Amino acid sequence: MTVLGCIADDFTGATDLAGLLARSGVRVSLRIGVPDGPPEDAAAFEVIALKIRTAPVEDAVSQALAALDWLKKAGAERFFWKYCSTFDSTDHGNIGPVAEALMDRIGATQTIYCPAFPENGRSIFMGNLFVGQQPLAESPMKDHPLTPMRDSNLVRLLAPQVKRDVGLVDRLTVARGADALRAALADAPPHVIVDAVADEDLTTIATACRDFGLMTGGSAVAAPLPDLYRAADLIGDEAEAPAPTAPDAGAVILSGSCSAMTRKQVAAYDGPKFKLDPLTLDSDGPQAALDWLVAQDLADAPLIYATAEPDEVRAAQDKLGTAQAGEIVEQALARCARSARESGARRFVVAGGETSGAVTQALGVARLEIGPEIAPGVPWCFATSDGHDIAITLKSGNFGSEGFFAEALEKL
Ligand SMILES: Nc1ncnc2c1ncn2[C@@H]1O[C@H](COP(=O)(O)OP(=O)(O)O)[C@@H](O)[C@H]1O
Ligand SMILES: O=C(O)[C@@H](O)C(=O)COP(=O)(O)O
Repeated sequence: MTVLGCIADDFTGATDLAGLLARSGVRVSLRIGVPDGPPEDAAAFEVIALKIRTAPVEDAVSQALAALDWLKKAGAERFFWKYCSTFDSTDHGNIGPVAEALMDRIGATQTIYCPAFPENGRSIFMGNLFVGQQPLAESPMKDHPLTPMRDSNLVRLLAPQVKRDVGLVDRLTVARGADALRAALADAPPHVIVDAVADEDLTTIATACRDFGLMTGGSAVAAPLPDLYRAADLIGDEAEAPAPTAPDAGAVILSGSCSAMTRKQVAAYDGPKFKLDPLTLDSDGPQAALDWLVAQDLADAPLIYATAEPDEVRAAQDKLGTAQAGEIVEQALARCARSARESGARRFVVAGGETSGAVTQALGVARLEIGPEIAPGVPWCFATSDGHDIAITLKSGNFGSEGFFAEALEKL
């Protein structure tokens, strides 16, 4: 039976959350989209990956509510709403409207918001979110194409997204421990931003909010929950993860992320590489890439990437339109994923949130079991694709170190 039901607003974010929950040894199951049928073989920790970060608000809310209803049927009474550790959203949503709709549906009168992820450099102090040493609005997130973050203050960012009041419990209170935090929450409004600068703060927050009907945040504030549930006998041995067997076969790396960290990872990769150009794809299609791929030895883990510097991306977007350029690249990488599988690839390394959506869809992956973590927030996952056991990892644009691709392959 499911103890914690989680809803993530994108695919890489979902594997990030699932990976952090799985650190404590519990079985975590990730579903791509709301499953059609009733819950079967539900794990103690279920994560539903949606693609609603930038969807119209009504769509995002209705998909999140459908996910909630499915998780309730799986037995969950506690829920977690996962969004980006950089609070990617606009004045309209979707962080606030989804949280408010989930609260209303489960009858929760208060929830907390904590996107802090200290291991990946995201911290919150006095309600202000930092990315490394930079305030959010001075970080590269200020130029995000869809959700440019131009304010660093989470109270101000959330307020226009919700109907009810927003408050803050700051680090000075969190540092005094779970009882002090509980007392502060008792006097706080329905939506509460909670500061956290270190993992100990996250444990304090998870302890104080363990029995909330709904918690919201990045992945890191959920990470202490399995151990807290174990200590409270809310989960038993059946929640432990079975030892997964990694398929031992060829690998392919597919990168459609143009984030700063992915650009370094592509540059640092020593194996065979093929660069996709959106303009060539538009005129000639992906055949050249498919021909190159089929000639590769999958034991060498070939990399196909569209990853490019911002000026190249802009040039392609100016000629093709932003959505069309993205779509062409995603479809090409999706075709490459299928072709690699037909050639025997059983290990897939994918970089980029949207790219991960396109590749998992092309591979027909519906459910993932979570395996070993490669880097903070990036686990290997195990699934079946067209009847084959595969291992796949979905990397957020800004996660992982420069050697991520090689590290991922060494980890299995
Ligand atoms: N060279 C390029 N020119 C234009 N768009 C590109 C290029 N390379 C990738 N893209 C598109 O940019 C988007 C990157 O988003 P995503 O995969 O979510 O990465 P991230 O997680 O880093 O944001 C995708 O839609 C991808 O198809
Ligand atoms: O919380 C995070 O930072 C990640 O889990 C995440 O959601 C990143 O999104 P993308 O960079 O768009 O993959």
